Amino acid sequence: FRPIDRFRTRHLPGPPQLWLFGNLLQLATEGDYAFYHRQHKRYGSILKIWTLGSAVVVATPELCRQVLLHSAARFKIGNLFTGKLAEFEDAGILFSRGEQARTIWSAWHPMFYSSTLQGFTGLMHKAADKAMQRFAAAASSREAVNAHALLSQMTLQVVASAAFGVDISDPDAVLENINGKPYTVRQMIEDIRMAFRTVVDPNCPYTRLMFLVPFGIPLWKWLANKLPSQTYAAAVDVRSRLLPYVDKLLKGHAAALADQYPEGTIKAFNPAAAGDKPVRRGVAAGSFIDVLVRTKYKSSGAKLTDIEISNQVYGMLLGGLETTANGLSFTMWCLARYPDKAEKLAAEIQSQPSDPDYTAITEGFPYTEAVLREALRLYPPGSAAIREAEKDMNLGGYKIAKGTKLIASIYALHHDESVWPDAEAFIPERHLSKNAVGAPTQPHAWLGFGDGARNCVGSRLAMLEVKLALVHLFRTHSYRLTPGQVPLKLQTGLSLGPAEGVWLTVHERSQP
Ligand code: HEM
Repeated sequence: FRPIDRFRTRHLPGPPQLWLFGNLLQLATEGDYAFYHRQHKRYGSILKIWTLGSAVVVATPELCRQVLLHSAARFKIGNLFTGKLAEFEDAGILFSRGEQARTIWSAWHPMFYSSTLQGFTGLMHKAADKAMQRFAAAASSREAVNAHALLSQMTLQVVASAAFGVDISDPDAVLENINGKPYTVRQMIEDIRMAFRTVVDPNCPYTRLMFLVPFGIPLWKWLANKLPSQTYAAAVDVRSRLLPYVDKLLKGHAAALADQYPEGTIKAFNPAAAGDKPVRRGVAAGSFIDVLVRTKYKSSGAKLTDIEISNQVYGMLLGGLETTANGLSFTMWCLARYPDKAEKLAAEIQSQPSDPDYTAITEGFPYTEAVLREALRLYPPGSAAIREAEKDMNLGGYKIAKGTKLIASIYALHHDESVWPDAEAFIPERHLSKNAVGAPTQPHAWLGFGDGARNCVGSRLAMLEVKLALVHLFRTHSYRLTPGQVPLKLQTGLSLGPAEGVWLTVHERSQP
């Protein structure tokens, strides 16, 4: 199967591949992050594996950079969906290329300009404060709480209010009725998480068949739809609730426009930008959709299609919720596990005013930022970054042919003892100075948000939100892990996350 693929990478070292399954079974049982890490220890910095076809995996700062800077395209991972759902999955930012990617980026980027983020800071304070109230309630009741669940409510609240102007701060609020049943915020969080996991699910037998025997894809799709596996049924099920909600957001936006503006004129919702001029920079609450509906292809002047727009709305909810909640939950786990570091963090936070503005957060709090970077080093929610070689290249002394799938194993790089001394230890100080104990031995060793043209578009929003959340959470309270969570059990999908949440007891800090 795929003999050309296998032939192309025949000269690279790598683990044995089963005839029919390649390394797919190991990847499915071990998780890609752990599998790549183990193989790198054995075969070195560059190796081949066989999963979605043949792929080359690298894990040194230099090779990762070469891979990520070399190409602006990811290889497309197929899916089992048919009809409108297939069209919908193909319209996402993640796997778009060429002009489609550039056009979609032009709609995403204004969300993350400094001027826009500055405008979001108030929303983030509000969401973090709400999260803090929930943690404080747990302190009073002395019950353990799942930080991952509480923080997911916060990250969804931030992205929904920032991008769409929708208030979903109450997890039990009913968003709409689907088939006569109330659809709540809590359920939507679960659905988004499941949607993330089921983009490509190696546990689904049809997905495995799709990768193993790609020329049979029409048959696998047909079978998956006629005799759905449990995971494929779940993938379709969550989308059957999420997509109508996305539609509702779009319709709500169109109705609001019709209400506020005379026919044919579209202006941003940003009240600060009121006036006759169209807004060019900066997006205020509720206006990601405005930017989307105004975005055009440069070459043809065509607008984004309805499906492209609706996928970006859905992508914003997915991107904004899952990776950030995972990153913040990992940080809480690390701080609860290493109380001396949590005390240092709290001291920094208490030394600053309680309501820091955008500039104070982004430019200040160096120890808080170091804590985040260290948590994202140990547990990177984006544990691998994928690309496709755009032309023939030389990688680590090997010739790599155009079209080869390339994987930068961020997790393996972040855990490499030759790059990060005492790699398994949580040492935030190593990010503060080049000469600090544990500082990386090579430049570009931290890849928490990827690199190159396809790095994380939301990284600045994520850093702002997560830093600000810690400022709220650690000023007045401290956190302890409940027993049985060391080591932390991990779960992979499109993003690395805690498998069973992060359970904490919450304690009021005695005032200094
Ligand atoms: C702590 C939080 C986050 C982490 C650790 C993270 C990590 C990553 C990583 C590693 C990548 C792949 C980069 C590459 O291939 O070089 C990525 C891509 C992406 N992220 Fe994030 N991310 C986070 C938060 C966010 C947020 C808040 C959003 C949006 C609101 C977002 C939206 C995206 C999008 C759309 C892409 C694909 C970009 C493209 O293909 O051009 N992420 N992220």
